[in-house]
Amino acid sequence: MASTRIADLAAQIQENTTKVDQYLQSKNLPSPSFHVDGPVDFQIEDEEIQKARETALDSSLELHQLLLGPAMCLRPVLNGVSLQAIYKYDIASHVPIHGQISFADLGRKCGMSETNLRRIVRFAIAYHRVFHEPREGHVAHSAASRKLAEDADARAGLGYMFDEVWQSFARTVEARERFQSDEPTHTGWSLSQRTDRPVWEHYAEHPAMARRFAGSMSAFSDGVGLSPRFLTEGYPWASLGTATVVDVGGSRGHVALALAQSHPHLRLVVQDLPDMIRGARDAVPAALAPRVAFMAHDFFAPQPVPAAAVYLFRNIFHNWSDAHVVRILRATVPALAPGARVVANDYLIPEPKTMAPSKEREIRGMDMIMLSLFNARERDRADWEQVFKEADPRFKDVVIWVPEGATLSIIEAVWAG
Ligand SMILES: C[S@@+](CC[C@H](N)C(=O)[O-])C[C@H]1O[C@@H](n2cnc3c(N)ncnc32)[C@H](O)[C@@H]1O
Repeated sequence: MASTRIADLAAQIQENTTKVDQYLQSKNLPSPSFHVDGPVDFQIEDEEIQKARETALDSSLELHQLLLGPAMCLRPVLNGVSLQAIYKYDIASHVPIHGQISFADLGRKCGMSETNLRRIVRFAIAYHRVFHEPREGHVAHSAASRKLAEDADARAGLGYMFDEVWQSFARTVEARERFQSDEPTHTGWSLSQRTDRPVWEHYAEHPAMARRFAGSMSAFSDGVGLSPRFLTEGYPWASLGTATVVDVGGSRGHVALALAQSHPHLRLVVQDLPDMIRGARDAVPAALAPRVAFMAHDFFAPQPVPAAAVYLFRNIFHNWSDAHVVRILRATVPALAPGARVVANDYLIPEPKTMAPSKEREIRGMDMIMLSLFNARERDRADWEQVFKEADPRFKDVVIWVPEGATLSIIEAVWAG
């Protein structure tokens, strides 16, 4: 009998899952589980095994969709109510880490009716493996809900995702229709937040939202492929010698700290809007403090730190339309000495079908988020070359690295002066 796609996929899943399993066993690492004491992340450090994991994931996704069939794929359940409520009522923090609590008691603690709490938690169990129900009517933690209870950044990430991002999706087509504009004040996010201010100005007036955003950035950096280590290890920092790196839009410095930690010859200046960086220096470990400075700076204004070796923009340009990226680059120009590098650490849109499906999904997912939040976009190779060229033809030699396993690429342009 001829082989079929579903049989091939099942075989790929078997083969690659076995590789992952054997690796984990050989390293005495825990097997994947949602048990409350189970691992929340894989600790696979071998590239081949990481690839095997991705192949198993991609194959199981395709197999799942084939077995669902086209009609069912047109009816996805895109419902964030349960996770949004878990964030809003801080449900995870009210469940004992190694115990159980009845729906009735948990409802009282969270200020929710027992009936609604039960349906919200049971949806989260069924769809997300957040919580579990060890005996009928009683809630306990899974590894996923425990992460929420114990990690403030994970909670921030959930809140941001459902209070802001998910809300914006629902209004994006309406915003396109209504405004017919690429300005950052004309987005699904603007409609859902009922504001005519851009995201970052709105955050300046809503510091709790700004802090939640910074926490979620930190949480998402933990994702496989998003670790700052791909930047700290994936770019030739050592070749710069003793040098200053300006982390423009560096939030509260989590990437700058990783760079300072792994490259003792680098001096870091973190720039961001005043509300974002207020108090950030207090969290810098004493050993790094002499090499990490913070500075309030609006990146649309002329860059105030002259002659740095690198001006780093991590996860910045994808928040802005081409016209605004060009403005930001031009504002950097007055500070650039010949040979200075502008380095973006951002997504690179792949040529269709050149990337593992799950990676491509991640990038295309982010591209759609950028549309809904900012009227911005992810870029392919030609787009990157184009924005640098348009900003100033003295940006030369655009080079792009895609570190193995990384979600973000490293895009470098050298200032010819
Ligand atoms: C997506 S976050 C990226 C943060 C950090 N670079 C990272 O990779 O996690 C974008 C950052 O740009 C900052 N930002 C937005 N508008 C800015 C402006 N006009 N000047 C300086 N920073 C700005 C935000 O406050 C935020 O910290």
